[in-house]
Amino acid sequence: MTAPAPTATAATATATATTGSPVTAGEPVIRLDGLTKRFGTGADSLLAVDDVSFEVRPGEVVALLGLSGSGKSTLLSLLDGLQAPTSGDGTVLGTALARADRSELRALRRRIGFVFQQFHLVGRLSVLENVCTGALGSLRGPRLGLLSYPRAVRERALDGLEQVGLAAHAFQRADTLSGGQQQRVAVARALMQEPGLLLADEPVASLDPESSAQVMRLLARVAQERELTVLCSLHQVDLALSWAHRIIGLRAGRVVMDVATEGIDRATVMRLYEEVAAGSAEGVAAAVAVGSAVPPRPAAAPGSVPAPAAASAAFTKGD
Ligand SMILES: Nc1ncnc2c1ncn2[C@@H]1O[C@H](COP(=O)(O)OP(=O)(O)OP(=O)(O)O)[C@@H](O)[C@H]1O
Repeated sequence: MTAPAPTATAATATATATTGSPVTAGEPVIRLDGLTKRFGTGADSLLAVDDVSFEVRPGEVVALLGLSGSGKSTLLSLLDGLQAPTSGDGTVLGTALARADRSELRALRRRIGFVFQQFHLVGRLSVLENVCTGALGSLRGPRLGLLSYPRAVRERALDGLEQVGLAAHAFQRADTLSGGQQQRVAVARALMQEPGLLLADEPVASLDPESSAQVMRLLARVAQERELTVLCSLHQVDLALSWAHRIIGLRAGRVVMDVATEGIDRATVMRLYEEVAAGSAEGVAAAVAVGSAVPPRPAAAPGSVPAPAAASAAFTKGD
């Protein structure tokens, strides 16, 4: 199932940021303008994210592709306010990354759900309590034990587990679940934040193909149901083609591909991974450039599911 195009409702929704500017109707959720991150200084420094500019609109589901070391994780951590850009700027959910102070960045992180490759569940805690921890940002003081969470939070966490198909495992220790199940719990935990943006850093890298398809199908479904904007780094081109609206390809920290998935073929995307002779970034971009502009997607009619042929194959298996 390919995630349907962002809906008119999502595109016109108005959310108010707890800090920073309000996110107004139709505003991009992410707007990057020459965002750059350099590690180190002098001759040994490394340009991990190099002059990246793009926008992501409400409800868009975007896959971030690129070779290992191309800067995907660094870009995601910049968007989450975990690292400061070296130069350039970006606005995420109305917060300007380069100008925000620490409390504004903390507030931004509370509004961004983040799903990691390694799940980061607390293995000895129950599945339900792990999901409840997703609400910690909105609660005062530490919590110890499931019953220390307000009833409303516990109920919402159980609903979340229902959504990811794991309510029957609510009281099991988290470390007794399979990897795929643990990642679905991690998604439920991220959704407890009621995020305005979901970032995922290679969420299926350590899963088998079937579990990977389940997790990606889940992300596509919650994105659709909640009209949630998703930016997810991946190494699996087929999964990206199957569920994302759009692919952004990085090479040596630069955006060298920005295409809508509809109508694009696998071979074109695979050019992102071809050997490119060492040379200028422009040379790299030229080698993989494919219609760099992403055409505006038409708003999907409610309930409509545009489904490129590639979409169904990866998601035919049941839970
Ligand atoms: N904290 C850091 N200090 C120095 N260099 C770093 C740091 N974090 C990342 N890098 C470097 O920045 C470059 C981009 O790394 P990054 O992890 O963002 O790539 P990636 O595309 O996510 O790779 P992968 O697909 O393997 O996860 C790499 O050369 C990496 O070694």
